[in-house]
Amino acid sequence: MQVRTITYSRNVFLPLTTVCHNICGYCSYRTPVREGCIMEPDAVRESLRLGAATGCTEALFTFGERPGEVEGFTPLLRRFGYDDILDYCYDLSKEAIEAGLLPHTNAGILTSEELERFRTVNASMGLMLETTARIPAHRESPGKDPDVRIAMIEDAGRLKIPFTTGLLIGIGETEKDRVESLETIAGIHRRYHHIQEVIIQNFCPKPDTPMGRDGTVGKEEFSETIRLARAILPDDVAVQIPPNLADAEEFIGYGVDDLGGVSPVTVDYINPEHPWPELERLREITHGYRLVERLCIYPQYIRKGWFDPALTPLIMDLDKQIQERNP
Ligand SMILES: O=c1nc2n(C[C@H](O)[C@H](O)[C@H](O)CO)c3cc(O)ccc3cc-2c(=O)[nH]1
Ligand SMILES: C[C@H]1O[C@@H](n2cnc3c(N)ncnc32)[C@H](O)[C@@H]1O
Ligand code: MET
Ligand code: SF4
Repeated sequence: MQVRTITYSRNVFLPLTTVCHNICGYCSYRTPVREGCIMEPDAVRESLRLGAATGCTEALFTFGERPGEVEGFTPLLRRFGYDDILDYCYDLSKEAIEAGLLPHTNAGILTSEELERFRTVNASMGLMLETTARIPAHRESPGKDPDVRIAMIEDAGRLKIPFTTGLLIGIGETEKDRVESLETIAGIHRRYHHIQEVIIQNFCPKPDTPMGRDGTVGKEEFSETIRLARAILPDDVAVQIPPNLADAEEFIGYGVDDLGGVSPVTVDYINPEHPWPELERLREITHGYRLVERLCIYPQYIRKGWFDPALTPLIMDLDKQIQERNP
């Protein structure tokens, strides 16, 4: 019998800004405009350098959505010579490539024009659908309107951008909503064929948020959701769980294909209380499976050539490097 393969990617997490125009009830990442709310260019460069030196292949730019709409943000950003966080991210993506890392950006909602521009400097991009349900946690988050999220994921599909999306589990959605969310993603993929992976992420309560005292999803419900995801999503879409949030060892058998990005040099800025496992631990978690490193762009999208020609040398070089590392 063939052993199943479980993949993961080595990344550095670059939280360019904690300022965000949404106010999600579960999020402790977001902060007001204040000193230090923007990651300085030199700090980004240092992470890129460290990441490249420790064998990382991905620069994960994940940050607040449309921070420029928050009063006082733009004057702070101008100190670094930019009017728009996306221009800053674009230039840093180029620096990431020069440093030898493939950019993957999740900046929340982007327009089709913005996506088209980022495609030239990103090997893949992402946006969590979270859920198709309209829930109280998203009452103050216009960017979490499911129709808006679906429209952006479709735009990325039309632009042939290899894409990561996912569900946040335990934020007030029902099991029926989870099925609907998964069927929605499956439907989008059948039309555009660009969804490489779907993250099934469990909500982790943060003390100083409105949902700080809410319960988390039980183990049975979580494993059932993984099973549902594997059953509903097309075979060429990977099911990812973050190994620092869920007890991956316990859930891996329910249809998990991927453990996402783990970083040897940065914390998970969204869930800083949950450290990433060491590679040794990943090997234990995936005992009985074949653990294989991947890039942020999955092999089938490399083969199809779904990336900007400017990225060709780096993708080929990193692909060779991970193949040499994969036993
Ligand atoms: O596309 C996304 N990728 C996210 N990823 C990235 C993902 O694990 C990898 O970068 C992808 O698998 C790349 O293909 C995260 C990785 C972390 O380590 C921590 C949090 C996230 C969150 C997201 C996310 O919201 N969207
Ligand atoms: C980057 C992604 O992090 C997720 N996210 C935001 N807050 C939390 C939390 N408290 N627990 C788990 N995941 C969270 C959202 O799904 C977002 O899209
Ligand atoms: N703010 C974006 C979103 O929630 C990116 C991830 S959270 C920092 O979609
Ligand atoms: S989860 Fe993302 S969109 Fe929601 S408040 Fe936090 S940073 Fe903003």
